[in-house]
Amino acid sequence: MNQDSSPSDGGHRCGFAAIVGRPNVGKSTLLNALLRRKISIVSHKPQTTRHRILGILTQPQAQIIFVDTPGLHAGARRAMNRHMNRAALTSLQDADVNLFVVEALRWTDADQRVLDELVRIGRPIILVLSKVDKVTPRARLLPFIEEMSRRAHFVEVIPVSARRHSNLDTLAPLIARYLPESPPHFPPEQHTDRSDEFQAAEIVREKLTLRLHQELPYGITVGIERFEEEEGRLYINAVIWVERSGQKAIVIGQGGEQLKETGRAARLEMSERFKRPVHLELWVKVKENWSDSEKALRQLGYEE
Ligand SMILES: Nc1nc2c(ncn2[C@@H]2O[C@H](COP(=O)(O)OP(=O)(O)OP(=O)(O)O)[C@@H](O)[C@H]2O)c(=O)[nH]1
Repeated sequence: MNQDSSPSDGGHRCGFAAIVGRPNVGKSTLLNALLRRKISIVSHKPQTTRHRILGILTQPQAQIIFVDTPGLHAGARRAMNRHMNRAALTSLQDADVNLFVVEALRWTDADQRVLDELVRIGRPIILVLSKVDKVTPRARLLPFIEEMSRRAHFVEVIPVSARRHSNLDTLAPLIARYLPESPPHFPPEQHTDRSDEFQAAEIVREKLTLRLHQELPYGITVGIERFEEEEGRLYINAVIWVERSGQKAIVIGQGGEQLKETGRAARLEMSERFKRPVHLELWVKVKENWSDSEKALRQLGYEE
């Protein structure tokens, strides 16, 4: 881990950068844009990201291993939220540098709580102002940046728009300056440490989230029961777990239409991601109050 937070030039660098911020500030979109591929699922609903996800960016002079943290939750009563908080805090402590993502011109109590945590942890913090495409004229950012600089010491401040890919080429080398000198940890062709099964489950969850919008039951998760290749074709069976039978009806939809469309969209993306034809079967099953129960969480793979 890099004990020296001052940047310097030199040999190849490699280390961990955690992406942190309150829910919905654009962390997953930023990670995907930096890596120029979809690693983490994105939706307009807060709390989409549940897992610690590594995205790996390999450049000639540096390899940056990104950790996409679930948003920190206040008053973590449910087991799921407690799990998410633990995962987020571990990511921050283990990082060489923390990217604190704040939506440009929006400062809330939730942002302050994340900042308090970051300051307490004491790793170097890069302030990333997200969604600047929404700010016109750009000069409105200046007083906001000044205000932010009074709140804490940031080693760098950088405005970006993940949606327009603006300033991302500047961000990567900035991050690299705060990583220790080290050879790469991963081969250059590897972009994530997540298994294909995990990615398949995330794709199903994303398609459901996009289709169901506000109707999406919070307690929903996807498990992969079969992931096999036969004669160049992938056979994937996935179970969508819901908490109550009423939610099952929502996920399936009238005449099964909702589930059919979810499956179709997921299958298309999987074929593209895994570069071969995919045969996908989806089931919806009820597991009562799973997100409240530590045991059920472990069964579904949420314990690390
Ligand atoms: N205009 C604009 N919208 C953005 C940008 N980046 C993200 N968004 C939108 O903001 C919303 C939240 O984005 P996410 O990337 O899922 O946010 P997150 O911080 O990972 O959210 P959690 O998973 O809840 O922690 C989505 O609707 C995105 O499309 C951006 O650069 N510009």
